Order: sequence, then C-alpha cells, then structure tokens
Amino acid sequence: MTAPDARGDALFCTCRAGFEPELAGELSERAALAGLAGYARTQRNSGFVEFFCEQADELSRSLPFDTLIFARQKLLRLAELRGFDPRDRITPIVDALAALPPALYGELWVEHPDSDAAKPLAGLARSFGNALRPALRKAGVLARADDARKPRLHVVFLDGDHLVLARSDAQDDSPWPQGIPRLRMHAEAPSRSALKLEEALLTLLREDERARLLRDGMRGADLGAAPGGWTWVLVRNGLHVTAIDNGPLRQHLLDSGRVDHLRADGFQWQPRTALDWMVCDMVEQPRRVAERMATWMREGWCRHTVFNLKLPMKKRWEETRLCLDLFRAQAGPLAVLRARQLYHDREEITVFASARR
Ligand SMILES: C[S@@+](CC[C@H](N)C(=O)[O-])C[C@H]1O[C@@H](n2cnc3c(N)ncnc32)[C@H](O)[C@@H]1O
Repeated sequence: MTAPDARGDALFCTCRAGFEPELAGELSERAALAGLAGYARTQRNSGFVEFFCEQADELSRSLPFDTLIFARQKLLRLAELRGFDPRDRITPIVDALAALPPALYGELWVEHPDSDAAKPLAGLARSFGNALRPALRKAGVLARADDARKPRLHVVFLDGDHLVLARSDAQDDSPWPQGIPRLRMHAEAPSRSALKLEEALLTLLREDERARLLRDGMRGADLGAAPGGWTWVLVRNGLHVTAIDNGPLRQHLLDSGRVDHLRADGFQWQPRTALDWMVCDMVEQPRRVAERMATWMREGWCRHTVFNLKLPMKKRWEETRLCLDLFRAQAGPLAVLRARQLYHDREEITVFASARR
C-alpha cells in the first residue's frame, strides 16, 4: 500500500468520459493564469483528471467550481490508497485519515467515476458508505449527524482495491454525488433535450436567480425549437414562448395557448420588442452560434439566454475558449456568464448569460 500524503496534493475533478483532454487543458490553463505551477494526469475515457500542484488548496480556491466548464465535480485529493486487501477496506481508510492533519467532516460520499471501466463499482460505492460511516464516527473524523457546513469527505473508488480520499467544500462543489443531478424524463416532455434545459436552469442559475429571473408571464424565444423540449420547459416555468423552427412542434404545446410557432430561420429572426429570455439549441458551427447569441445580447433583444455550443471538432477546449471569448467581446456588458458541460450534454456545452442593465 502506498503511503498517503499528509495534505491535499491535487485537484481531483470528474468529467464526461472522453472529455479528459478538455478538462486537463482547462485546468492547466486556469492554473497558469492563477500563477500556480502543476501538471495534469489522466487517462482517456477514465472520466476524471488529477491536477497535481504544490499549492493545491490555493489552486482550488482560485478555481471556484462554478467557473469550471468541463468539471462535473471538483475535489481536493488527500490520499491515494491502492493494493489493500479488499476484505478490509475500512482499516486502510481510517489509518490514512489518522495520518492526515485532524479534521471533522460533515458528510461522507462514496463515489466512482462515470466511465465504462468504473461502472461495475456502482454496487460497491452504494453499499460501502453504510459500512464505513460508523467506523469514521468512532474514529472522530465524521460528525455524528450530517452537517453541510463542514467539509465533505469523498471516497472515490477507481477499482476494488484502489481509491482516492478527497475533500470538498459544500459551497464550492456540485451538490450531487458524481456531479450528476438525477432528473426524471417527464411523460409529457416532447424530447429528451428537455432534460438539458432543466439541468441548465438547475445548475447554471443559483436558487435566487431562478426565483428572480424565471417568472410567470415572462416572454421568451426558442431558436431551433422542434420538437419542443426546451419550449416545454419554458412554458412549465410560466413563460409565453415564440418557437422558431421549420420542423413541427408537439400538438399539446401548440394547444397550451402559450406557444407561437414560426417557421423561420433562427439566424435571421429577431423579436419586435425586447424579450426576457432567448434559448437556442440549433445544431450549427459554435462560432456562428456564439456570434448570433452575442448580437441578441448586444442589441437588447433579450435579457437572459441559455444556449448550446456543439463541439464536434478535435480541439474542443480551444474552440470552447475561443467561442466564449468571442461572445464576451461582442455581447456588451454582462452580469453573468457561466458555461458547463452538463450531464445531459454530449458533444457540447451549455452557456447561461445575463445582461447587465
Ligand atoms: C437539437 S434540435 C432541438 C431540440 C429542441 N431543443 C428540443 O428540446 O426538442 C435542433 C433543431 O434546430 C433546428 N434548426 C437548425 N438550424 C436552424 C435554423 N437556422 N433555424 C431554425 N431552426 C434551425 C432544427 O430544425 C432542429 O429541429
């Protein structure tokens, strides 16, 4: 068994399997901008990236979770344990924690990366927490009752005899295990894409923003709306929606009395009066989409937007940065700009922006 490090030595971030190079590129660039030296280590399709850095704690503070695009979860790595006897996984964990500076954790999450190789570990991750919790409480490392104000302890299984111990702060991480919100597909939703906008509103907007920015009676446009999943989500949030697409929308949306369907080009159409929201899921070159979205914001045609940037090309991190820079440069003053590869996103990222006015 390798000896555990006595302090956080790396960021441990999970991502969509296959997007490790994008996350590694993002972390490397952000660390360099923060003036902190380090290097990324990962394997293709592993679903995670470790970024080793002498000042990992400081790096974590410099890279708030909600500013990261390709990370589903951001943890501070405390120790890596491998080669232990799978018949007793508890003792090595308790021993490793005892060797670290004393800490009291408020919660324990047992997880595994979201990769094909790690999927067989799901059962172990589900059951192991119940066995480990009492031992950690007895050792005085875990609070007697869950306490979200204290740091959270993560045990991330990479194999049956290989795990990472890590820490996160409840204000600066994903509030869902593995960074995956469990959303159910609604029977009435016209498409699975509805889950994407639902997740975007849940993760890219804070609770107070959702209450303030999404209100009954607001007006929005959906560019590239068919068959209507995103329009349906907006209508459920109380909006009246102009849905732009040459393709057909589900009849029940048209029957709701809250949707106007226009067969028009989403890159040409503009509203007669300013709208509260514009969302866009058109499959197009990301730069073209970013430019059009920036025009909407700059011209004041909408105040808030959620849009997707499809990233089918090889240099996806570079393209992401370029598109967001372009949007930022052309959109006029922004109050908020957040982007993330959502769990329901495939080869794409989702952006939320709000105008400052
Ligand atoms: C991924 S689908 C949208 C799915 C939709 N968000 C949902 O939740 O059901 C992309 C849509 O964009 C439309 N589209 C692509 N280019 C367009 C354009 N220039 N103008 C209008 N619609 C466009 C396509 O017809 C297609 O229906």
